[in-house]
Amino acid sequence: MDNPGCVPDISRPALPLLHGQFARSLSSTQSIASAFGPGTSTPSSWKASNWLRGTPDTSPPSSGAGSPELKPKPPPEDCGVSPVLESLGAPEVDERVKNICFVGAGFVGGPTAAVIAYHNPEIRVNVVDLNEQRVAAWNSAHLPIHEDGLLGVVRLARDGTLSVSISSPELEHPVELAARQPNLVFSTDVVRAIREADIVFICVNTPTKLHGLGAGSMADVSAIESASRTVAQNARKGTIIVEKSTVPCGTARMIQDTLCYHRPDETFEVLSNPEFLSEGTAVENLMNPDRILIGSAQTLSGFRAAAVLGDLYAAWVPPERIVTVNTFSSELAKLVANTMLAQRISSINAVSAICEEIGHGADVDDVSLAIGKDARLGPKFLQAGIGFGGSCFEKDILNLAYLARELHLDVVADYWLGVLRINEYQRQRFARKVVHELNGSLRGKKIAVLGFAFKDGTNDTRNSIAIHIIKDFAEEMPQEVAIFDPGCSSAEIMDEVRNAGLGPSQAESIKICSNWRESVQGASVVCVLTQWKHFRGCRIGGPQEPFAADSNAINESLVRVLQSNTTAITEMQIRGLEATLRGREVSTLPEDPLGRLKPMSECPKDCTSCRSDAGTIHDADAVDWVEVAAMMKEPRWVFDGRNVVNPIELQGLGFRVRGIGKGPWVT
Ligand SMILES: NC(=O)C1=CN([C@@H]2O[C@H](COP(=O)(O)OP(=O)(O)OC[C@H]3O[C@@H](n4cnc5c(N)ncnc54)[C@H](O)[C@@H]3O)[C@@H](O)[C@H]2O)C=CC1
Ligand SMILES: O=C(O)[C@H]1O[C@H](OP(=O)(O)OP(=O)(O)OC[C@H]2O[C@@H](n3ccc(=O)[nH]c3=O)[C@H](O)[C@@H]2O)[C@H](O)[C@@H](O)[C@@H]1O
Repeated sequence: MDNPGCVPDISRPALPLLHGQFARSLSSTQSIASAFGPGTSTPSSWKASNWLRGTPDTSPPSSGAGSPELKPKPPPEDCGVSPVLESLGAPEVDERVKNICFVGAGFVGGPTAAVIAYHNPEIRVNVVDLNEQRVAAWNSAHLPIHEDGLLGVVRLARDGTLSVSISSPELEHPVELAARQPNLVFSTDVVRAIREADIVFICVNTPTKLHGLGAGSMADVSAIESASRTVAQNARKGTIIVEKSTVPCGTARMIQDTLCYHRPDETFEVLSNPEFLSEGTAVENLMNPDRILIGSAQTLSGFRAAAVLGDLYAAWVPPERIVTVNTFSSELAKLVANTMLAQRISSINAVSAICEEIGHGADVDDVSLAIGKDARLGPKFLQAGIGFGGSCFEKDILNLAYLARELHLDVVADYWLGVLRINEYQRQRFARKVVHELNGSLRGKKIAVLGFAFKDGTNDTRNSIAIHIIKDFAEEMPQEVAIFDPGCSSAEIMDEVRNAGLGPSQAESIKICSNWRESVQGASVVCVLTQWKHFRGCRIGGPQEPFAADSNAINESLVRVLQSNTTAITEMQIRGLEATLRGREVSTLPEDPLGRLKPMSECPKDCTSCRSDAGTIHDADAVDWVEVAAMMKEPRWVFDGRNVVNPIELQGLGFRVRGIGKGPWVT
C-alpha cells in the first residue's frame, strides 16, 4: 500500500531479510552521534517525534516527571544508554508524558503499571482490560494477583495517601509529608484510555497456538493483533506504542503495519520493552530491575521515543541499567533470556539424574554449590527439582525453536527443544520413581501433595508441573490424591484439575484440602511439589532469615531532604525511610509504618474473596513434620521434588526420604 506517512523502519525487516538487511543496519549500541558519522553532532533541525508536536528540542535529558531533583546522576561513562538519551534532549516541560495506558491487566500489566504509577506520581496511569472481573478485583482489596508488597503499591497509587507528620531523633522538628493524589486507574474503558494516552503499553497474553498452522509451537498473537487494531483506530496522533508482551520476532513490525493501514498519513513509533519480572518476586524485580530493555527503530524519531520511554523508568532505575538496542534484537533477547534460564534448569536436572544413578553419595545440591562459585556460572537458577513450569518458559522456547525452524536452522531448533525434552523427562522420572518405591502400585493408598503453584510466592497455577505428576498418580488408581497449596485457592486448583483431561474415576480420587493436616492425615506418601518455605518445617530446617533493614539510622542526605523540601522526596526515598522505621518499631504495622495508606472501604458481608482469603494459611501454619510423622501410615514416605526438607532430620523422625539428585533411590 502506498503509505507516505509511514516512517521507513530499518529495524523491522521481513524474516527473509534478517541476515542481509540487519548486517547493514546500525549496530545495536551505536549512539545517535556516531550514526551521523565521525565528528558530526546531532543535527538541530531534525524532525521531532510526533508525540512532541512542537519544535525540535535538544535540551538536556529530563530528570523524569516523578523525580525532579533527586535522581541519581550523572550516568557513568560506560552507560549503555546515556549517549543516546543525552544527545536527544528532553521534551519541554508542558509536553512531558502526562498520561499512559496499559492494555492488559494481567500478571505483567497490573504490577508493571502499578510500579510505574508509584514512581511517577504526576503521570496518570490507566490500566484497561476486557475482563470485567479482573478489573473489579484490581479495584478491590482482593487483587487478582498475589505478590508480596503489591497491595501496598497499588493502594498508594490507586487510592492516594494521607498527609503524615514524620518525627525522628535525627530530625530537628517533625516534618509534614503531603498527601499524594491517586494516579492509577483500572477500568474496562479500553478505547477512552487509548485515546487519552501519550504512551500505550500492550501487555496482552501471547500463548502458544493450539490450532492450525504452527499449533503447539508458534505463538498466538491474536490478542496482540486485536489490541493493536484498537490502538491504531483510537490512539492520538504521535502516541508511542510499546510492546510489553513477549512476542515473536517481527511483531513490532506487524503492529507498525496495522498502524500504517489504519492511519496511513501519520507516523507512530513502536518500541519493544520486554518484561523480565518473575512471579512471586514481581514487585521486588520491578523495583530493582537488572535492566530495562528498550528496542527502537534506529532512526531519530525511534531514538527519541526510546528516550521518552526511558525517562519514565529513570524515575527510579539507575540510567546504566536502561539499555537500548534495535527492535528486533530486543524481541529476540527476551526469548533468548527465558530459553537460557530454562536451559540452566534442564542442565542441572540432567545432572540430578546422574547423581541418582551413580550412588556413592553424589548430591546435585553439592554440585550446584560447587559450580555456582565459579563467577562465570554464578549460583542462580541451579536448583534441581521436578522441572520448570509456568506460563512462559515452555512457550518462549517453542517460539524460539519455531523461529529457528522457519529459518531452516533445524539443528538449532532441536538444540533448544532438548531443554523441553529434559524437563518432561524429569517430571516423568519423579512420578515413576514414586510409584516404583511404593511397590509399583498406588491402589488403596492416599498420596498427599504439598504444593500446586508452579513456584512459591505466587497463586499462578498455569502450566504447573504438579498437574502432570498428579495426573500420572491418578492413572495408578490411588485411593486419594490430597492436594494442599498455601497460596492457591481451591477454585484455582480445581480449574486446572478439570482441564487436565482426567477420566471421571480418576478425577474423583482428587481432593483439594484447605490445610496441610487434612492432606497428610492417613497418607502413605507425601510429595513436595512446590518450594514453599512452609514445607521446610516449623521445628526444623534452616535459620530464620534476618530482617533486611539496611541501616537503623535515617541517613544524612534523607534528613536534609526531609528538612528542606518534602515535595522533592521520591517514593524510593520514602521506602528507605519506611524500612528504617520498620527495623526500629517492630510494633508498627510492617506494610505501612508511616501510616500513609488510606483505610480501605469494607467488603460486602458475603464477599467470597474474604472467605477464600481466610482459608489461606500464612507463615504460622508451616508444616510440623513431627506431627506429620504421627499422622502418616508407615513407612512414611516423603518424596521431596524441590529439595526443601532436611532429609537427615526427617529420617531422624522416622521418615523415608527421597530428594532430587541425592544418591540412589532404591535402597
Ligand atoms: N506472567 C509473567 O510472569 C510474565 C509474562 N510475560 C509476558 O507478558 C505477556 C502477558 O502475560 P500475563 O500478564 O501473564 O498474561 P495474562 O493472561 O495474565 O494477562 C493478559 C491480559 O490481557 C487481557 N487482554 C487480552 N486481549 C485484550 C485486549 N484486546 N484488550 C484489553 N485487554 C486484553 C486479558 O483479558 C488478560 O487479562 C505475555 O506475552 C507473557 O509472555 C513477560 C514476563 C513475565
Ligand atoms: O517471561 C516470563 O514469564 C518470566 O519467566 C521467568 O519467571 P517465572 O516463570 O515467573 O519464574 P522463575 O523463577 O523463572 O521459575 C520458573 C520455573 O522454574 C523453576 N526453577 C527455577 C529456578 C531454579 O533454579 N530451578 C527451578 O526448577 C521454578 O520452580 C518454576 O517452576 C523468568 O525468570 C523471568 O525473568 C521472566 O520474565
